[in-house]
Amino acid sequence: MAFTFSPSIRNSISWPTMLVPDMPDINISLRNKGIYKGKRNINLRDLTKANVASPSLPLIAPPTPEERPGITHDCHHHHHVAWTSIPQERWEGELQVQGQIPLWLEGTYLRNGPGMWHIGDYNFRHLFDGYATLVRLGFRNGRLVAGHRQIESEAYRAAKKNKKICYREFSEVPKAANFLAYVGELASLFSGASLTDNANTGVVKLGDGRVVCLTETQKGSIVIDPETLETVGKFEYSDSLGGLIHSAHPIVTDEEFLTLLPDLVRAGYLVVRMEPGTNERRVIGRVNCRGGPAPGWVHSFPVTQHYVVVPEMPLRYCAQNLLKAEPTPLYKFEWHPESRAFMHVMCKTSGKIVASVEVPLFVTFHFINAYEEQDEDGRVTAIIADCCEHNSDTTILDRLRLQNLRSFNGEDVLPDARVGRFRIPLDGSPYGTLDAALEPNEHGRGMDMCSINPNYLGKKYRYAYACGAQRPCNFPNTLTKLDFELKKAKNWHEEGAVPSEPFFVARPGATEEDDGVVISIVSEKNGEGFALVLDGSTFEEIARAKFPYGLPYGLHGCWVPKE
Ligand SMILES: CC(=O)/C=C/C=C(C)/C=C/C1=C(C)CCCC1(C)C
Ligand SMILES: CC(/C=C/C=O)=C\C=C\C=O
Ligand SMILES: [Fe+2]
Repeated sequence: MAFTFSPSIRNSISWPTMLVPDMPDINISLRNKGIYKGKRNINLRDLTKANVASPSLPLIAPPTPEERPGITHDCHHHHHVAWTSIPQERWEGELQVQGQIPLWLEGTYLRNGPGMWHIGDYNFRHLFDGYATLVRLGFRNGRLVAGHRQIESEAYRAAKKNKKICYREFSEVPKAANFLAYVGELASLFSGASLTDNANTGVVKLGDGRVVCLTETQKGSIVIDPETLETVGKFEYSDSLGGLIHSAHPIVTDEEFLTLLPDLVRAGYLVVRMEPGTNERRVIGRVNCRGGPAPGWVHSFPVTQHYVVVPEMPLRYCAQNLLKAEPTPLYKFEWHPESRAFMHVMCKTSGKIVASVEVPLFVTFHFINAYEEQDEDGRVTAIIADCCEHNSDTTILDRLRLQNLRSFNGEDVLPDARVGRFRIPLDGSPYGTLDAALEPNEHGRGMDMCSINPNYLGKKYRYAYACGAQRPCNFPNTLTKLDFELKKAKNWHEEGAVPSEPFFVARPGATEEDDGVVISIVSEKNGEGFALVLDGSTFEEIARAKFPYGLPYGLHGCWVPKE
């Protein structure tokens, strides 16, 4: 029989949904006890040994009543647990599984995201400002050991030590004590020293097995141990390409790591590649921007089998905004419709640009996938690239301010989004097209946080998984399976729940694209939270497992298969 929580812990699961006044620094560190260090294969027996007590206890105590989501500073509000800081630095324990986890699902799902949005009594402004919280779901023999841990970035450690923000986050800047200090700030901004290394966005497993957490700043690349979630250290790029920022979503396979380095001085992008086992990025080629004085924001980009697609979005980085101490409406960016929008296609091997077309204006964080369209003779005629597209409206950035997320009053305020499908012709014509890949009402006109079967990366594909909307809502609140062939979506929804990115894991040996499971972590309206496993094909629930505490929202995940 699988582990169960002791009665007191189980009873404590129905905590009220309230906010944390201040996160106590409870760091129950096993680091020096050598229990997990260096261990790759976690074994349930070892875990219980580590716990010393009985196997029916979690490995690290769940939050005590004081540590649980409690009263916030604006104490009349009970915020959704999705937007409430994680109540303690770390936890680990076995979860009781309802339903059946397939026995083939052996490995670790990791999810990264900004889970801590305050320091002392100062509350952060934006979802993307939070200090990184890693969550882990370890699947073995149908059982599930879960945990979370804060990433020990320099920015997080400095904030804890000094009880204030010390580095520039997405929207937050350290307060300069006086003008001279601000001048110092400016200097450190140019050198990049004041930028955050808070790796709160994604997590990837490199071909050589190293697991790296990432954000938009290059210095925010941090190696972690997927078993213990311990911060191993900085991922240092050994090349001399320089630059301060990169795409938050590199394309990572067992063979390579591809990313884009925006060039803010000479508006453009370097397309770079890194081999497994190295820390050295090599330039494949360069794209010069066609519009605007600065490159468009490249949170992500797509690839096909032979090409890298470089999007040039009219939401562009803005050097002035980077220097400003006070937030601007679009943070570090600016919307330049007059600068127009472009898609560039670069050959992965030669670095040659094979197409550069103007496309309709667009706003996206996340590309879903791309592939090469072929005619009957097998000639590549166009590139098809799909993304979660916010109807070329930047309002979504503001909607992700914590105050907005926390103040849902039943009003339908989530801006419409769709699956935007670009067609980029390769016959030299100057324009590409952008249309909805399916009727957006299929998924409630909400669309973000996507995943695909990784075996279909860069290839013609039929299915994607993402978050859609069941309205009224202020944030995507459904898990949705998109079928691009039938142009249909199937939606999973529970009232008041906020599910994170549905992450697809293929069944080893599968031949069907949707043969696998979809993993998500759900934050519930009542302050609780659970891990959810859906069947990739039927999109029906096959298992869920409650956490002993509610979880904050998280962004992106990855799968580390059992060795
Ligand atoms: C979490 C997420 O999706 C995005 C996070 C973005 C961050 C942390 C952006 C940081 C930046 C700076 C601190 C200054 C330079 C520009 C920019 C990359 C936006
Ligand atoms: C959570 C999100 C957008 C939701 C809107 O519908 C975007 C996250 C971006 C960073 O990873
Ligand atoms: Fe992202």
